[in-house]
Amino acid sequence: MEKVKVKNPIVELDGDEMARVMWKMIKEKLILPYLDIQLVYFDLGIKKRDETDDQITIEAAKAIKKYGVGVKCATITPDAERVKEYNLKKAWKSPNATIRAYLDGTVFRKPIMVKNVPPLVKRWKKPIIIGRHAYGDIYNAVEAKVEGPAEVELVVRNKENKTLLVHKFEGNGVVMAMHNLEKSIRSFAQSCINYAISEKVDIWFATKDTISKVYHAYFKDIFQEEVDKRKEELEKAGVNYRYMLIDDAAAQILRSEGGMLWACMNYEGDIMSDMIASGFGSLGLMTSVLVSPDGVYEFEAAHGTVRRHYYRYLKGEKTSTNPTASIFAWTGAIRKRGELDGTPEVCEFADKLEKAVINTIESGVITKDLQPFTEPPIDKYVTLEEFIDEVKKNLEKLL
Ligand SMILES: NC(=O)C1=CN([C@@H]2O[C@H](COP(=O)(O)OP(=O)(O)OC[C@H]3O[C@@H](n4cnc5c(N)ncnc54)[C@H](OP(=O)(O)O)[C@@H]3O)[C@@H](O)[C@H]2O)C=CC1
Ligand SMILES: O=C(O)CCC(=O)C(=O)O
Ligand SMILES: [Mn+2]
Repeated sequence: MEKVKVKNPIVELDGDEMARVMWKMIKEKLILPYLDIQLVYFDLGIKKRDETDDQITIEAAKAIKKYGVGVKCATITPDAERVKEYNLKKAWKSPNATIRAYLDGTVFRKPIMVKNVPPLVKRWKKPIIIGRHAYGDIYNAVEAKVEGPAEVELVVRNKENKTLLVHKFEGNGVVMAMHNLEKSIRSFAQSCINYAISEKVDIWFATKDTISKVYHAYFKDIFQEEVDKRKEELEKAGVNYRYMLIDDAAAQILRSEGGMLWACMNYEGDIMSDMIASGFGSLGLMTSVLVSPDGVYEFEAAHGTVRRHYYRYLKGEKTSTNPTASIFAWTGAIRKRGELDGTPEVCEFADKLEKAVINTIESGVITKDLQPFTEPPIDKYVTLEEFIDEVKKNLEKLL
């Protein structure tokens, strides 16, 4: 079979643990045998980041900006425990935070729905898409332990020269300062509006502006201004905009039928995307794409490195990890590359690979995470490798 030629390169960011094991299998079995593609490869595995003092992450972000399309495997963000485990020089920053801060933009996360895994929340009929602001907040915060007694102030040096008292500490404590940018929040709102108009879904946006009367209210006001600017277009597309408090939104979403874009600030989006993914069946069924304001795209799975499975894999166990979201990261990147290059045959390959995955699950060949939720019930599940081999068989039927 002749390979499909991909005109321009895709930037590939390798990762860690079980996600890395899946990544290699996907690439070797489902991508490289069928595509003639140049991959600009960066190893973002924790050892390489440590070796390069994390410079490789910056280089990878620059390459995504240069080539326009990237695909990323999940990576470890080290904490104190990981520093010991991998004997690291330090607890490096999250590579996701670094890349997202560099590219800016919005992360859209959409669950993959399959017929034989109905959502755990019975009322959910349509996908709930998370639009997660990708810049700032706790991901680019400055924080410190405070040895008391101490006085902590926030100083703003500009025309006004403001000094705000954070707290007078009598004993020990902790402090954090976060920031965000008007430009980035505006482009987040604009990306969400563009997405909602193109997909004809309502927009829900929620913060806690009753408590955070400046920070959260800033997001609320800017979002509203951007919505007001596009009022006619939104009306024409039949897209409604709803603003709510975040706790209200969390409760309402469970009682809804789905089918909306839920725009979230960075931290809320991180949490809610995993909850929504699980509610639709599994973290292994949640896609994720970063859309930057300059038209640059980074595709990934929403889940992490699946650490618990990796330790079992290291002991020689054949795990039943779900590679669907990682496969869809590849297909998302391949389809986008085809769209940007004007090569429909490349997009067609991506469509067929996605179809092969859905056909595999709907034919009853599933990984363990889906098994408790299948309807009609399926009592058997396969290993990661068996699942990928079945996808390959189904893909070959479609090619
Ligand atoms: N985008 C990224 O790069 C991200 C990286 N991380 C990093 O990942 C590492 C591990 O984080 P962790 O908290 O374990 O989060 P994970 O999302 O990796 O996994 C949490 C649990 O969810 C289930 N799960 C997740 N993905 C799958 C899948 N594809 N198939 C089957 N089950 C799945 C597993 O549950 P069970 O064990 O019950 O089977 C798993 O143990 C951390 O070091 C963290 O820094 C975390 C999030 C995102
Ligand atoms: O970068 C990280 O450490 C976590 C990222 C994450 O959880 C996510 O992208 O949802
Ligand atoms: Mn997360």
